Amino acid sequence: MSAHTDQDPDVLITSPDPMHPANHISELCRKFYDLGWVTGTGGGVSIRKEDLVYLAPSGVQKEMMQPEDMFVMDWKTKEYLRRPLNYKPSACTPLFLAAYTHRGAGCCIHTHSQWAVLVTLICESSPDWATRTCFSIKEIEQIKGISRGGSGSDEIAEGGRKLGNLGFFDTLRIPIIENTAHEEDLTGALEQAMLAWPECAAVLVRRHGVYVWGKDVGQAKTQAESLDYLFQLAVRMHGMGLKWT
Ligand SMILES: CSC[C@@H](O)[C@@H](O)C(=O)COP(=O)(O)O
Ligand SMILES: [Zn+2]
Repeated sequence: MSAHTDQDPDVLITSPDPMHPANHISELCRKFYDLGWVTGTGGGVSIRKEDLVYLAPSGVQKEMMQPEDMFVMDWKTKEYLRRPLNYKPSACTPLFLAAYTHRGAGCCIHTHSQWAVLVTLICESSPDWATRTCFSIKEIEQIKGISRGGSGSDEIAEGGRKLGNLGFFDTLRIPIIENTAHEEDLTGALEQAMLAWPECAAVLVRRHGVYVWGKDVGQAKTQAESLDYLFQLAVRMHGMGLKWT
């Protein structure tokens, strides 16, 4: 039995600490809304802290979310320790759990950024299967913001390089899976992509968005920012007739 089951469930989401996951998810969603990442109820964020997984409700205005709207799951038993009445947990839940299971992640971010969607559309038009199913880019400084596998060490080596991260001359590869009618039906393809591409820090979903994870919130957020930068750059390069690989 979980150590948390005898508690008042509201204890799990009540804290004055802005870094408490229930407060942090609400704050991140407001930031991501301003970036166009979680617009019109799409996209979302989940945090796993020790044996607790924090999840937002489904179909709500993500920028209006409050800590008391949060679902809390026991990571080991997968039981909900807190379920707000009148809400269902995010449809992204099994995809967030895949990042925790297969990458040991502590946070997973799903964006509906138009740059992510556009990159998948440009790749879709390629006659070459490898290019159609994987976004790859190299020799752009921002690639160094991405760790191998997404939740790698960000220990700093001499010279300021993050040890677990890609270097300027490495190729960043993000697999692209096809969209499905329902978010949860993406789970199998997302898991397969994570296993087939052990170095990938994210998975793009064609005509939909991207899932990005990190060992903690800071790493997931900075990687989502670096990737969005690279997607935007690639789209702009394409528009100018420049090749991004
Ligand atoms: C604009 S609706 C988008 C949803 O179907 C889904 O893609 C999504 O990202 C958010 O799902 P949700 O269940 O609201 O967390
Ligand atoms: Zn989505």
